[in-house]
Amino acid sequence: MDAILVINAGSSSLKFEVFGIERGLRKLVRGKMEGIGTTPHLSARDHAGTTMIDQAFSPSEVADLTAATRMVGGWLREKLSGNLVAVGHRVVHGGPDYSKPIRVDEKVLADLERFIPLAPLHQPNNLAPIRAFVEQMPQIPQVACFDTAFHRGHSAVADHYAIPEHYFAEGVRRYGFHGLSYEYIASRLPEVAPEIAAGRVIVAHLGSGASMCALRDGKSIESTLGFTALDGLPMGTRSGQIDPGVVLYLLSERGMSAQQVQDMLYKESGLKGLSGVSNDVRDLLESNDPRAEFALDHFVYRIGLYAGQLAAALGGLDAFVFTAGIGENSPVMRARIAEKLGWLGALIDADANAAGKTLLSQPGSKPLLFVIPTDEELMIARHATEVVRIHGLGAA
Ligand SMILES: Nc1ncnc2c1ncn2[C@@H]1O[C@H](COP(=O)(O)OP(=O)(O)O)[C@@H](O)[C@H]1O
Ligand SMILES: CC(=O)OP(=O)(O)O
Ligand SMILES: [Mg+2]
Repeated sequence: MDAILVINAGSSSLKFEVFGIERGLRKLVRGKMEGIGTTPHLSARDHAGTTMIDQAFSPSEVADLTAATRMVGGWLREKLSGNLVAVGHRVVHGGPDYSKPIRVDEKVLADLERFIPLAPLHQPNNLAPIRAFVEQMPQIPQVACFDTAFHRGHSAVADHYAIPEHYFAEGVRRYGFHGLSYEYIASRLPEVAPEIAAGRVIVAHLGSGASMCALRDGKSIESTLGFTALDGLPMGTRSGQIDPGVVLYLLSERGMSAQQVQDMLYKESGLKGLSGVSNDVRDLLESNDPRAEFALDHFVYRIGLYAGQLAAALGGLDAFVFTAGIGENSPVMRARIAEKLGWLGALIDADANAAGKTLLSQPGSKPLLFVIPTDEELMIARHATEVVRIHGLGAA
């Protein structure tokens, strides 16, 4: 059977999924290498949920993403018999020119490396496995799928910063991220919620990285993320929106270097920075430290503020969709956020919320409230299959 491998590389983990191509895409294996460089651990399950591997490694065996890619690649080669026709990769930043999935060659790779400063937590890690696979298996197409691509239809008004115009042409513009997740949710809406699929919908992707997207007729018209994945909502360790004057002050008056400010905004801020307890919402919910509660209050407050902004961009709101780690798994956070949407007319159904039902709102609520689990890997597999088909490389 032809197969597609999907790689979603994060800051310290490498998630992977193998799909068989047989009358559509069939999930075969799902796994991850976590704790890269510190406490590496490889785990994977087959389509039935049976554990295929659950093994710890020493930090020297899996010191970085390239080593993790080699380890995962070797394990997959041993375990899988299918005919690999492509590898699909999540690449966070596509810049102004990459607006759809593309087969990666040396030129594309060199172009994408230019965006490393615009996504320092993600882009280097997205590109390392591509480079490793290009070297290990040059005959297999590597397909890059961009987090920015789904947002490229935004209006010029939405995507501009009010700075001298030439910067826009030079690529300083609002891109938006988590596009593979939003594209997947948009593809699910006609099945899950046909009554609002063509309407005005806010999707809240709340994971370690968090953003919200305004969908009209299934297309993105606005995102809380901008030039980089630092904008908008506070995240696990990222500040979210901040007055640029703060950055100028830290550089000019506090003598911090650009690198120190970057590290502070990307790695020491958000829920972690505010609480001093953890970047993980689960820890904050369990903590008795008042700063943990404060960080959650701030997170919920900002989600409410942005819901207002995005509802204004849409000219009203028909539905609000929760997704990603926090949105999919935390009834408590969903209830707190839904309360902030009360002024718009949202009414959450406590039982449906506790039970994790897809439709969370009471009858008569407008907007309707939903939880839809996201699937970035499936979206990437769909794109990779399409690219391979276009290139006539043998996939069904
Ligand atoms: N049951 C839960 N309750 C609250 N938060 C949760 C729960 N499960 C996961 N999370 C949150 O989800 C985050 C991870 O989300 P995920 O979408 O997997 O993010 P990423 O892909 O960016 O790593 C964790 O940091 C954690 O805060
Ligand atoms: C773009 C981004 O923030 O991604 P993640 O949520 O995976 O960190
Ligand atoms: Mg993610």
